[in-house]
Amino acid sequence: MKYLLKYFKTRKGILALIFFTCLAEAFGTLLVPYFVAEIIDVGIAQQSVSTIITLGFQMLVAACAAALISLISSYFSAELSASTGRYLREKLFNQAQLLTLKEFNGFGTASMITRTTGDITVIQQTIIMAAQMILPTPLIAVAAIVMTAIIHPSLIYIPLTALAVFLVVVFILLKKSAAISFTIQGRVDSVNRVVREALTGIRVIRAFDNTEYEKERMDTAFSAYADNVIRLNKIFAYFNPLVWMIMGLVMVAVAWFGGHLVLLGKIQIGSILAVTEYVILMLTYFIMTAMVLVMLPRMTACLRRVAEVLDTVPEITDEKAETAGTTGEESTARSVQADSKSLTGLQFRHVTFAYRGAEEPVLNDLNFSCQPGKTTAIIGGTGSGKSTVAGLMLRLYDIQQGHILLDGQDIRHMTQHRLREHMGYVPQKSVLFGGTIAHNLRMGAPDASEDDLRQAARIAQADTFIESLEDGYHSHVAQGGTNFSGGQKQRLCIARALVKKAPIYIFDDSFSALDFKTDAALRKALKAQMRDAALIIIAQRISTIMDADQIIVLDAGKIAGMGTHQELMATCRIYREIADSQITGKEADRHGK
Ligand SMILES: Nc1ncnc2c1ncn2[C@@H]1O[C@H](COP(=O)(O)OP(=O)(O)OP(=O)(O)O)[C@@H](O)[C@H]1O
Repeated sequence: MKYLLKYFKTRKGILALIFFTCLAEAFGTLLVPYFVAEIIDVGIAQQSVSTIITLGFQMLVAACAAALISLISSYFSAELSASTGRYLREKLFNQAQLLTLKEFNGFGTASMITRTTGDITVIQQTIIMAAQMILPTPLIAVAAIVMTAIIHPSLIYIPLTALAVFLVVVFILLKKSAAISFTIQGRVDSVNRVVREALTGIRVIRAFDNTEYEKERMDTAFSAYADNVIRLNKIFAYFNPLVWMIMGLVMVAVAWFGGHLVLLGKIQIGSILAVTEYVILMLTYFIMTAMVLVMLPRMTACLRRVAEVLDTVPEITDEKAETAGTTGEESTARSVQADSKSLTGLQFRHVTFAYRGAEEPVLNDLNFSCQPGKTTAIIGGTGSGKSTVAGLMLRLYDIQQGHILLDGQDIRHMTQHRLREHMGYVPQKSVLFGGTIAHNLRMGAPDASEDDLRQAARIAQADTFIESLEDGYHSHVAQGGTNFSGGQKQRLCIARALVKKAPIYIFDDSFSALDFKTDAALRKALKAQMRDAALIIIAQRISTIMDADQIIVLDAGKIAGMGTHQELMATCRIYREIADSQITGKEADRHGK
């Protein structure tokens, strides 16, 4: 709720406008029964056509004015609701960018999508309905009771009693429905998660002929959601008949007591009609209010889910980097910085890192540097920690011991933006976005020219296939890049990183889907064109890295060897084993000499 109130504080003007238009609308609406009573009691009673016409005209003006004001009020409410949605969505999106991968995964992608879309839609709908239906209700109620009292004070008990009975009914219904409303949003998450998994994994599901199992999983999620909604609707099935019964009883009461007062000559017959209309109008607004109140527990649940994300303090923040200056850690960092002034590129100094919750560090005391103009390769078995090293270079996680230095400065002491500005990154899993090829390539450099795109594509060996497409660089890319092959996607991701023109490039197993010839041509072009950049190539294939200036062999998170291919073939048993398992002994020997 605090985020909503915080935003509303900045929109006091529109809130005031909504309140005053509601007030005017309520006043205009209540004038109609007043004129009806006047027409009957004065115009018809005195058989004066001109009075009827005058009062009729005034009634028409009041009704039209109320309708117009209602329109204006709806506009303001819609504006407030839409801008609140935009505000919360922007906040959620920005927060998603700040959260560490662990924090993000803690919520889950499906839940983050539901929170950003469905949950905020519920909040928006509730705001718009609350502004239009809850806000005028107290005004209408007070005005209806006052107008009834003006007609005859003894009639006031009718709206008051109706109101009391109605409130008791609503209170009971809300109490019963609140718990169910809270669980419904959780069920929406489950539905989203199951549907998302089933749709994104449709190829695998079909290939494994797992459709029946998936159907059952979906059925379970859908049924759980449907059961809750049905339970909620069952509760509200009692609501309508009860309200109609209260309305019926109100009319009987007005006719009964009003009739007596008419017979006693205390009020006129038109007044009975006016009181009936006041009470019905008041109850109609209360029905609408109740409908919105039903949505309130659901909106509260949605707000709580949004706040859960917004309240999460990201583990890695720039502020933290700045304030770390007061700790002993910083003085060490500063001295490291001073020592390394002459060094450029990226350096790992005694880096030890464990994923949160893991018992053992995944990387242990790593020491190496990646220098500009040189290619550093990292090789090792699966799970040896290669991708983790890439993640640390990008500061996706913070290390527990040691220092990672960029141009001599600890990366925790610079903003994430500045650090990542230095990096061109190709992830292990190719990720493309819906749009065009050009749009994807420009992701890290929005102002890149067509020539820049062509040059990057040439280095990435992607130019031939892009140019063979009918629309070339403006060809459509489906969401996730599903209209391209694995190798094409990898080359587009490589070209995207190259367009950015960064001083450091990290290729995380990015050549694995390329054939040997393309792999070799790409590396040759990279070396020739990116002379000044520090290239970091993570790979499983020895042929991809054997030409590197420096190869780091990782084994269970430790450096098992470091040097050129020739040096490692001579000195590093693990490297030799990898090489032997991949290339024939003869070939390895040839390279080893
Ligand atoms: N987010 C994570 N949370 C916890 N443990 C993780 C996480 N990511 C990786 N690990 C663990 O860290 C170890 C190193 O993983 P990493 O992905 O760095 O290895 P890798 O050498 O790149 O493997 P591969 O060649 O198979 O991609 C593995 O044991 C893995 O289970």
